[in-house]
Amino acid sequence: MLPSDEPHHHDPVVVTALRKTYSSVDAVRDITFTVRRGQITGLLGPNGAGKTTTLRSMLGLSKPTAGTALIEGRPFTTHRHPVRVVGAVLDASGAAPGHSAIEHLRTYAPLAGADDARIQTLLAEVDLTKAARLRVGKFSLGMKQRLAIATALLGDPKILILDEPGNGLDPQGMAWLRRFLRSYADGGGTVLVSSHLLTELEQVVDHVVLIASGVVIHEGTLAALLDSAPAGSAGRATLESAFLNLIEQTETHR
Ligand SMILES: Nc1ncnc2c1ncn2[C@@H]1O[C@H](COP(=O)(O)OP(=O)(O)OP(=O)(O)O)[C@@H](O)[C@H]1O
Repeated sequence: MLPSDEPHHHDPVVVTALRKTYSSVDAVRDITFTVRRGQITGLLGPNGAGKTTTLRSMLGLSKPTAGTALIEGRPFTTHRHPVRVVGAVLDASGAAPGHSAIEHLRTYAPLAGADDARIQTLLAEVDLTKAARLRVGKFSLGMKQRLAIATALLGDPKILILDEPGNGLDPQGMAWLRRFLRSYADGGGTVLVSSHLLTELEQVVDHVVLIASGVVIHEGTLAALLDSAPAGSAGRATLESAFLNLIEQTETHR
């Protein structure tokens, strides 16, 4: 690990030994990772690995059985204005189908302290200016995803947490999402994005947290991971080949 890659107490998100048990089933067993400021971190792993459970615990939507999740130094729910600290999208289909995009944003704006000018800026940022008065029921999945992101950004948070934002997006939607996340991070924002779509995320993440069966099997920069992994069939390591290789190693050492 490079010195600059070591966790610091002032990192925006620090998750330590998180565990969540439902009756007798461990949804997550032992999750520890750090999200760095100004970077895009991918929380990556197969279906059922524990990504959603981890994010819900971090946001106070689910009470962890053990462990802690600190956002800017304290539990998310203890912040005075949580929506100004973190913008989160766990489910992009939350908007009422009868509302237009602008009506939807106006419903949530007071909570976030956003005015109409902020709504217009956000609509432009997520490419929905032209669709602002269209009913959400007529939106494509990509448009719903972009509206959900705009809603999360109403309070101008510096941390963005997205659960599987690539789900159901076409290549164009995916390219838009990557550009958007990169520009948010370049502006000093911090992104945590979960996904099981390793190939789609490989092009945009700086830092990776790989989870499988409720435990972190690797954390580090994407560059270091690809450097250390054996070359795949494409002649070079990919995030997917590195992940499969790590899973194999974890299983043989179990
Ligand atoms: N409320 C619950 N009650 C019982 N088991 C649960 C509950 N929520 C999640 N689990 C289990 O915990 C494990 C982790 O689920 P989780 O949804 O966090 O995974 P995930 O990585 O987000 O997967 P996916 O990509 O499918 O969304 C799964 O085996 C799941 O069945």
